[in-house]
Amino acid sequence: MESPAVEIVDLVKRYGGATALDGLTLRAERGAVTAVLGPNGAGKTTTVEICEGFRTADSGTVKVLGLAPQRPELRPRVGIMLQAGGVPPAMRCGEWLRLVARFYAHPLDAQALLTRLGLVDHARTPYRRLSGGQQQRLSLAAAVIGRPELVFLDEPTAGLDPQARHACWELVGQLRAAGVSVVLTTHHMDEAERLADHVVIIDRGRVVAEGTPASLTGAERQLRFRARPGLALEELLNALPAGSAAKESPAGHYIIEGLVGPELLATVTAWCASEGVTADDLRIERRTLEDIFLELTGRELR
Ligand SMILES: Nc1ncnc2c1ncn2[C@@H]1O[C@H](COP(=O)(O)OP(=O)(O)OP(=O)(O)O)[C@@H](O)[C@H]1O
Repeated sequence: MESPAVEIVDLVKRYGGATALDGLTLRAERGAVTAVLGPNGAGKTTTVEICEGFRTADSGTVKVLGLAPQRPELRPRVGIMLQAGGVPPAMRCGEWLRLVARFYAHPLDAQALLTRLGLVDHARTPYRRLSGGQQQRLSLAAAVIGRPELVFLDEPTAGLDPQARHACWELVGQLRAAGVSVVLTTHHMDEAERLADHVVIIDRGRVVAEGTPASLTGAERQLRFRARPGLALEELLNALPAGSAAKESPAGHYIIEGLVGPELLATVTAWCASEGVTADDLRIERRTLEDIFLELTGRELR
């Protein structure tokens, strides 16, 4: 049987006295996009860098395409998007990509990739003169030019403008359609919802939830609206069917959970009328991945 793209079991990593990974177990299937989410400091980069062979774990096992991460046979089979750096500052963008392509037996066409990532007009620009977002797109191009079987993308769209973000999403979609396995980290829940087949939420070095975006958000719906902050929700709660919940988060944004149907809607709008407010942007929707993420990982800053 074919091994998973990535298989991590009981991974522990300590930096001095601090535990960054605390028994993390994770599996990324072949041909799928796996998104690893987590608050700052949760251990995402540490996990990805151990898989890439850049860091070593204290205990636990990691297999990448069935092999230990340091195995040299993995180099041509795995694409890694490095954070800015690693490119000689004076090297021109196109020149660099063509140089990287030479390390692979059947690379993609560098010019076509530059065009796809909106870098073709910068092909002759020295690396140091590229903007941060352009440098990042070049890293993405370098990660995929060798037609890898598996690509690691650590926050691929951080700091990209909306156009570049969409170009990146399209590229990930094309990789997936071509059967490439993708493991990415992100802070953008919409990105994970849109791209990922499998989402893994980690917190304090452990997996706290995983599944498809739909299985994580569930079928439950909620009613949301905006109104003046500080409305007295107790009265509304008394009028709602048992098992309903109502909260204001953040100020002026109201969320009602429970059996969302005509009766609940009528109760909420009647209560708004009694409070003398209009419910702005009233809508019924499923809980988002962001709701689940905040529920699981809390609201305090790390
Ligand atoms: N080289 C290092 N030396 C010491 N501590 C480190 C080192 N690298 C990471 N850490 C610590 O390990 C923990 C996990 O860090 P990591 O970079 O893996 O988190 P992350 O989930 O990628 O965070 P972010 O979302 O902020 O990028 C953090 O507490 C961090 O401070």
